[in-house]
Amino acid sequence: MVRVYLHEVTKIFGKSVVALDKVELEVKSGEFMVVMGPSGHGKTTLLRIVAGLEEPTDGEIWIGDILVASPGKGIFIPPKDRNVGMVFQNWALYPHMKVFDNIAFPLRLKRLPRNEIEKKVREIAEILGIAETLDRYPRQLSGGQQQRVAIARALVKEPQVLLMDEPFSNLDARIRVTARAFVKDIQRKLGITTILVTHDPADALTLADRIAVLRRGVVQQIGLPSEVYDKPANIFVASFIGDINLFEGSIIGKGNETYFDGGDVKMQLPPNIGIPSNESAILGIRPEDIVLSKEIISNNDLIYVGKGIVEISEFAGGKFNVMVKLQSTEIRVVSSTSFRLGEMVHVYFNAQRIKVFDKQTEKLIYG
Ligand SMILES: Nc1ncnc2c1ncn2[C@@H]1O[C@H](COP(=O)(O)OP(=O)(O)OP(=O)(O)O)[C@@H](O)[C@H]1O
Repeated sequence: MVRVYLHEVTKIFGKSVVALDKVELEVKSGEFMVVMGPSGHGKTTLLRIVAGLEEPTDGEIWIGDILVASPGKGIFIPPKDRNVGMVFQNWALYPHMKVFDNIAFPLRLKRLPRNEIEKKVREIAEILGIAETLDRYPRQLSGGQQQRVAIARALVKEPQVLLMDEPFSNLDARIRVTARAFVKDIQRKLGITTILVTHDPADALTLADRIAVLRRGVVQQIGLPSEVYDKPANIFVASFIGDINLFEGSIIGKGNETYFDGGDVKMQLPPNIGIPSNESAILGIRPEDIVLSKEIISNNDLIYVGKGIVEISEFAGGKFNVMVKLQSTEIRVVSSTSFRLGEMVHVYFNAQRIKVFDKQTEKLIYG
């Protein structure tokens, strides 16, 4: 297996559309990297540049020890010589070809002998659990099976790198869970260096060894799923990877007497939080890090925020999505117990889990 390394890669379309801006990304050998970001923020461009379907405007792309693209050095290795497999968003299966021929296509391009093609196609179809569909046309397959055919076609030429562009977006929610588990399992079995791009945090959190978050072509953070979720670099990352309540306010006092004053949401912060007084700040807390209780709780790990009224309490399979109103501020809570509408509850934030962001830069300064 190989590592993939993008060094200060910039891609500008036309005169001014900056799709990627000095992207620095190292995908280790055998690693499953998920690149996430909103629509139009450069994810597909990044994959196409690694595949060689697009030339960077600046920077270098390495696959293993080979420099495959460097405008500065006049190097550009075309896709067919990069040994990369790609699964496109729409799977791009040929409708008039049977599954066997779809999978065999890249091998025929390489002019492999017929018996070798037959062997490789059957082998990969077996691994992907689609051996019984080889004689059918794509339209005769379920969405999940079509996706497997697309993956089989990408893998059959035994690429060193697998690139996947939103591979689950055509699948409905229930199949998506199985499909994710399947992709993770195959990737682990084959140990193939993989880059998957998605706008769906669930894909990223469940699949990735590491996640890279892109915003307007700029890498915001690269880290383990737990790091990106628990220690997001900034407000953009924090709210893109999961739900988070955000409150604007300022820091008051210091040392053991440090407070956050956000109007309705006022609270004492953990001691020596290290943020200067008078600083404008945004306090963030994820819904699952809030505790609601009908009675007062005495627990050093919980920060008391105030009394609120339950406005919504919805069952969401083993948990409840609750909306509490604290004066005029609404707070989203994920709770293990349900509450009656209109009920008064005490609201606590888990002290270990609060995050404070600088208001100007939106960067994480505590948490
Ligand atoms: N061939 C092109 N010509 C001009 N602009 C392009 C081209 N391809 C992409 N762009 C622009 O580059 C930016 C990044 O696009 P890209 O397709 O990489 O985003 P994305 O994050 O993959 O979005 P999506 O999730 O919608 O596919 C966008 O502003 C897009 O309009």
